[in-house]
Amino acid sequence: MSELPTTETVADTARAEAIELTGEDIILECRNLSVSFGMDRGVSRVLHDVDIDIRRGEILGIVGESGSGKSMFASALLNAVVDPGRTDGSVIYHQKEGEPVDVLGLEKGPLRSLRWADISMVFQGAMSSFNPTMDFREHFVETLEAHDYDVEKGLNRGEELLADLYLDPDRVLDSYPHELSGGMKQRALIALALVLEPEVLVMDEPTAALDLLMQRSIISLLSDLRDKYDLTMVFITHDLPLVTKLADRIGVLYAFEFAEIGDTAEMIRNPRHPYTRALLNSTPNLDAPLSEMRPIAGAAPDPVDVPAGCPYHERCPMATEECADVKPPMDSVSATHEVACHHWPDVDEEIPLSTEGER
Ligand SMILES: Nc1ncnc2c1ncn2[C@@H]1O[C@H](COP(=O)(O)OP(=O)(O)OP(=O)(O)O)[C@@H](O)[C@H]1O
Repeated sequence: MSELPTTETVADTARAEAIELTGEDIILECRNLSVSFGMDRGVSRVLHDVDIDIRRGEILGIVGESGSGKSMFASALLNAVVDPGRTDGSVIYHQKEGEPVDVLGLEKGPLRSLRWADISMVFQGAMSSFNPTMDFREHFVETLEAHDYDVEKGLNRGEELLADLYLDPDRVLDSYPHELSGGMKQRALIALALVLEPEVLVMDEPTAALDLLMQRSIISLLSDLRDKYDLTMVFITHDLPLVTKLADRIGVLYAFEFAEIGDTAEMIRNPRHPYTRALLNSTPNLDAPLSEMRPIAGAAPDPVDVPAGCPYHERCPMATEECADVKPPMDSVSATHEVACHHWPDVDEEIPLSTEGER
């Protein structure tokens, strides 16, 4: 007699069917994901009805100018928005084995464990959060003990991760934070974030404080780590040239929502949103450092007062009355590329890419 299927096998079968149907294995499914803060002058909507599926094993780059909502998106993915922020919508985590997890509905305890053991995050500026009185071994042990993880096994994994990141494990574990350079500390932080074997690593500006050479070497190490440990990565940055070197797919955030999402090659060769074009045109070529990017004319919208219609219309050279009145829905450019713009088919003539020949 055949055994009854368990909930886990039912969930696994459902996942397998979904993969077969769509050809995609989704690990994080965000729907109407929004973050807001009540302010004296009104409600500040700092992430606005974001829909995105993050695929298992991909490196998703998120770019946008300062204040566009990148950090809010990262925090919302882990249900880690600071008080008194309010997160609405849903984030469903499809584990490799087991039932889907409603991340925004988790109680404190399971959420704490999910944040390290399933979806781990390297926060912006986290390098300065190391305790100066503890060496790195103590940092690893503290994290492992806090999550009831086998310390010896965890330290072995930590050593392997440090070596993967081209660090001398013994030297690093015996060092105090002030004894390591910025690049070494950032790599140690990435190793620490991966010590509990998460499936997803979310990184918010992980290389912003580092020099160009170190940035480039870290992104190449991240790509190796993804392959070795079957990780899914979300890499958040305002450095468009850098993210094109790492990401499989890029999402451009403008005014707290995605303006365009697509495979990296399509986003570079065939960007359809006027804002993505402005971003690309503001960099001399994709090998130039971020410091050579020119600012885009106009100011980013205030989250308390985002313009009606297309949020970019006030800065957009192609804007029409329709853009001021009607918010453009996400439209498919191809099976792997979508854009929120009323005029995307005409963007080639209106906003030529200035660096096309060099990309
Ligand atoms: N604690 C908070 N309370 C209210 N508003 C906040 C808070 N933290 C951030 N914001 C606002 O949320 C919006 C989005 O901020 P976020 O930090 O996500 O932007 P970002 O794209 O990550 O920018 P940066 O590249 O500068 O880090 C901004 O307008 C910011 O001022």
